[in-house]
Amino acid sequence: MTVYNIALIGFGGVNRALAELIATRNPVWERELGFRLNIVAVSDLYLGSVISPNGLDAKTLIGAKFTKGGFGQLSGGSAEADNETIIRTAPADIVVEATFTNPTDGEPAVSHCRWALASGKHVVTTNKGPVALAASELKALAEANGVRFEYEGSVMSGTPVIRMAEKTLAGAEVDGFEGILNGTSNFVLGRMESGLDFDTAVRQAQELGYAEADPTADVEGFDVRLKVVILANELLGARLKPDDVTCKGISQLSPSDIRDAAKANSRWKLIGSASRGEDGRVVGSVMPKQLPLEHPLAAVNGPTNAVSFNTKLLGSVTVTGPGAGRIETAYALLSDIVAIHTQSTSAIAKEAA
Ligand SMILES: NC(=O)C1=CN([C@@H]2O[C@H](COP(=O)(O)OP(=O)(O)OC[C@H]3O[C@@H](n4cnc5c(N)ncnc54)[C@H](O)[C@@H]3O)[C@@H](O)[C@H]2O)C=CC1
Ligand SMILES: N[C@@H](CC=O)C(=O)O
Repeated sequence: MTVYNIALIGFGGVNRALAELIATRNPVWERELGFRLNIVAVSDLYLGSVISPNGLDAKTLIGAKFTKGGFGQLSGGSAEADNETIIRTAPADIVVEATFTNPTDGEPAVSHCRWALASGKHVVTTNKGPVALAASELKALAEANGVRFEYEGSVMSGTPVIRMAEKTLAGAEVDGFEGILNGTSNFVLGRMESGLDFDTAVRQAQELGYAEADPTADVEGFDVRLKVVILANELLGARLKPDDVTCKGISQLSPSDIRDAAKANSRWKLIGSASRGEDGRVVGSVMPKQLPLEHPLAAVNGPTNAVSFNTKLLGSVTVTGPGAGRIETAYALLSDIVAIHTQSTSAIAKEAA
């Protein structure tokens, strides 16, 4: 049975949820997946950092009410988050990057990923910054160091989208997509339809763990823009940067816009899309659209997301599922680790044959 030592960078909603899963699910994973996870280091800007080569007790990590610098009280702990030292020196096989998404330059998460890959550690991340802004560099670095850079949770949290489209739609000739790619804004629009005001709805999305550290990214469309870049580059072979994608969010929609849409048997949805034109160029956009109720995306409610891939051979293929949420996103990290495990066990089997 394989044990993967992991280092958690960022200990907010998502990585804490991963620690919760580790505390309760390791026996199931041992039985069903053939591995268990052992947390050997954690670093968080607010809490500080801790390294324990034999492993930290996940239950203690999630149970304790740490205050600022609180990891300093643990054996092997410090009140400072020295990410570079932790990432480079902790005896981890996998670095789990779940700090905040910086939509401008992806930092400091891009550096976290670079340090990990350069020191021969796999990276799994839910952070959209490094994927949208530095995926090709980080993939090359991973390959050069014989490790993997995996990021399923960067689009639609735990709902399998990137790997699903890459692997199971291979050959179907995807030439575009459109979807609801942000849980917070979809939740907010739904709450406004029920009569709640915008600010209260955003606060609720924050409390439920859907929103970004700065929810402006959710409501102004910047988060969806990163996801459009990720999907377009990954699935359409584009080389888009966020500035190439036109972007308008939902903050300008008033309660009366929402009411008028309902009277017209329609709903506002924030739609991210990209498509390849006749000239081969891929064009992406993010904008609120008023969809008739019979449109497949109009029925997608709350933090649920959905994306329809346009394919030449199958027509439209739609995937729907959670778009945000702590446990849902932690599951995406697990699915990345499963992908790493599957590849490494099949490489070992090939060598042995
Ligand atoms: N919550 C969700 O539903 C989803 C989140 N994501 C992404 O996953 C990542 C984590 O999300 P959450 O856990 O919800 O965010 P969060 O805001 O709850 O947690 C982020 C943690 O990172 C820490 N942090 C910030 N800067 C740091 C630094 N330089 N070094 C060390 N720690 C640092 C913060 O102190 C905080 O504890 C974000 O990039 C987010 O965009 C992706 C999909 C869904
Ligand atoms: N804030 C994001 C989280 C997932 O990427 C969202 O609401 O979709």
